[in-house]
Amino acid sequence: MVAPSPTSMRVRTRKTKAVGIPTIDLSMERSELSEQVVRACEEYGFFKVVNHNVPREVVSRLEEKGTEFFSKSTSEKTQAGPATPFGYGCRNIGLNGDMGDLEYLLLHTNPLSFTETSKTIANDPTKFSCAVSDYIEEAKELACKILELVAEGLWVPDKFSLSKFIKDVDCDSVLRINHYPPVNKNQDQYEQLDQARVGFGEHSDPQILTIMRSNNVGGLQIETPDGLWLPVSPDPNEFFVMVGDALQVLTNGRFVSVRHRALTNAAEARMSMMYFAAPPLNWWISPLPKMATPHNPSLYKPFTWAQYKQAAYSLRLGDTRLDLFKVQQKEDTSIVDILVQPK
Ligand SMILES: C=C1C[C@]23C[C@@]1(O)CC[C@H]2[C@@]12CC[C@H](O)[C@@](C)(C(=O)O1)[C@H]2[C@@H]3C(=O)O
Ligand SMILES: O=C(O)CCC(=O)C(=O)O
Ligand SMILES: [Fe+2]
Repeated sequence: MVAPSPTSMRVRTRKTKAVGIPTIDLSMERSELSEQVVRACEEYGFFKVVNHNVPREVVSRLEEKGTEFFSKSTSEKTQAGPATPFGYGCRNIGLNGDMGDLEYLLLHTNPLSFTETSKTIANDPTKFSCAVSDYIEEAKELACKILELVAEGLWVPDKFSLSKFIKDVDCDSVLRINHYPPVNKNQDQYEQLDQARVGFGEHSDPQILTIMRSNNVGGLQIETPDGLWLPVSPDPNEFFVMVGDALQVLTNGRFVSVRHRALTNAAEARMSMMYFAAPPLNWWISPLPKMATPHNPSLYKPFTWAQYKQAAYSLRLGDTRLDLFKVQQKEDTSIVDILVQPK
């Protein structure tokens, strides 16, 4: 059971907007499809995909394993923790004091790593790691397909210029299973005041792309370009795609990583699974050659994924980490710069 969080972790829920999330049918004709994917990445940095061809059985097997784990006793679950960052975590998110009303499992997608972690998680570690492995393979394939469509839609000469970042055997992708216990409305005075508990505070994902799926319980919200929070209706049969910070850089700011959060205002438990697609630690991230030109110079200083991760892990969840890597623009010149200019 997850104890309720302090009052500072609650947010008003009224300022939301009822517009549609882009839904993209992956079975449609390829050139129209790649255009739609690019448009959704530009407009929201977020979309839903249907006709994705991920076998239902692969998803339900991991969901089963997640349910099995989270229904264990606290003392059993804590044997798989604390999450530093991998393993079982409860309420603590990251290492800098962020908290949420959730518990989770965080796994590296390297088979040696998740096979080892599985030993502390499951009674049958082989079955657990097999479910994890099959899910990772499908999520990775879906992420590659989307990145190849993005490259085509952007008219980048090499169709694989983005997907190659997440295909390498040494890639640093991670898998997360979040579990948000239900809130008893009658006992929660804040619910009646039109406020909700924050399950997972607002942030953008640092990686290239996130492939997300949840059970039929809502809670996820995305921030629209005009700054409103848009609730996302859950759809257990489909996947949601989020642009991460690294893809914002690779497209030189043409795509913007989507800020999102999860609220626990439901009567039922929400369980979500996220595959965060990332490159190997020593790979450099900077705009694709086509995205940065003399007329449209790079907005970001080049960095390795390891450098970006280090920055992310040294900051709070809601911080805009990309600011640290922005190239100073002329109009950004501070008053200090002006005063110290030689005459
Ligand atoms: C507070 C933090 C948790 C996080 C690492 C960080 O310092 C900032 C980024 C957070 C985030 C958000 C997306 C993913 O859930 C995550 C695994 C990631 O890569 O970056 C988490 C990190 C985490 O929970 O360890
Ligand atoms: O659980 C969710 O719905 C969202 C969680 C999330 O954004 C994350 O784990 O990065
Ligand atoms: Fe996220």
